[in-house]
Amino acid sequence: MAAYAQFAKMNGLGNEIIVADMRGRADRITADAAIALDRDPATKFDQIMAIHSARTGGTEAYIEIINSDGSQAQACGNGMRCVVQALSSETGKREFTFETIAGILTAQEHPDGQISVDMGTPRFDWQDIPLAEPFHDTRRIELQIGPIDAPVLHSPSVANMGNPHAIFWVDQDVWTYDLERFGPLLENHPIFPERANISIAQVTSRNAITLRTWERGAGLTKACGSAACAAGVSAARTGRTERVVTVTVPGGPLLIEWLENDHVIMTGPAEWEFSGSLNPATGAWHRDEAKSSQGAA
Ligand SMILES: N[C@H](CCC[C@H](N)C(=O)O)C(=O)O
Repeated sequence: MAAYAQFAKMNGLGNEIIVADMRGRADRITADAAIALDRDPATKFDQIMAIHSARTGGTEAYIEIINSDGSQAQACGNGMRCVVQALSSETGKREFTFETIAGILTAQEHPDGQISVDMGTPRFDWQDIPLAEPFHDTRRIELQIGPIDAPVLHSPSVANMGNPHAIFWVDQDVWTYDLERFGPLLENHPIFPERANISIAQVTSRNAITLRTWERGAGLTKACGSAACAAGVSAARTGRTERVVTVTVPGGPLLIEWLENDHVIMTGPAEWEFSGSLNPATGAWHRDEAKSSQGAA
């Protein structure tokens, strides 16, 4: 039987994250374990960030990102902030370089506890999203949902932040849209061969966006960092905003900065909830009582 691994249940603006310490071991967290952990209300999560031993010199760790349906994700901005907070409280370090399936990324914790993650550079070519058919202008692609002559959502911008995103621009309050109903249809639309994270965005000023996201492989979440980045760059490239924006997701605000060197920096908080141990093969788990009560005190 696999030995138990330490984990921390955390969140990044309400994005439910499990940070699991898989360093020094060869096994992985299975899809079955992920599904079992998600089914338990105490450990229900949006992503697991599995910290594995570094595979590449100059990196702190290899991070595997697992959605709550057991699928893998290439990027998770909120989860990366949780990883930074967990490792900085363990080691006292403030600057980190990580490797993920999508490549190398850096992150840092600031003195006020806020954490910035360099989410890399966005990609906009239709092949890179990826889309199933050519669109030369991905600022606005042909895709709509609702009645054919009066679509509820239409003409999204698409972007890849490591993972695929579609951003539907709306004029009304984002809460008036039934994202729970449209999200799964759009996530699995044939135009997205690798599925997509689906967001609705209202631009409220040259520096502010309100955003709700239906996440690929996870469903409705309180926050999606990579979607906030995708919305920020898409708003700037369509002339809706400047390159520095506050993106307010249901869990709160994230600062998104699209630098001149094309990198997207996302800054926000991370929060520890409780710690425990989990079985990476089955998802069986128990709380670490000593640490939980210390944390609560
Ligand atoms: N919550 C994450 C995104 C998870 C991405 C995942 N749903 C996918 O692309 O499959 C974030 O903060 O960036």
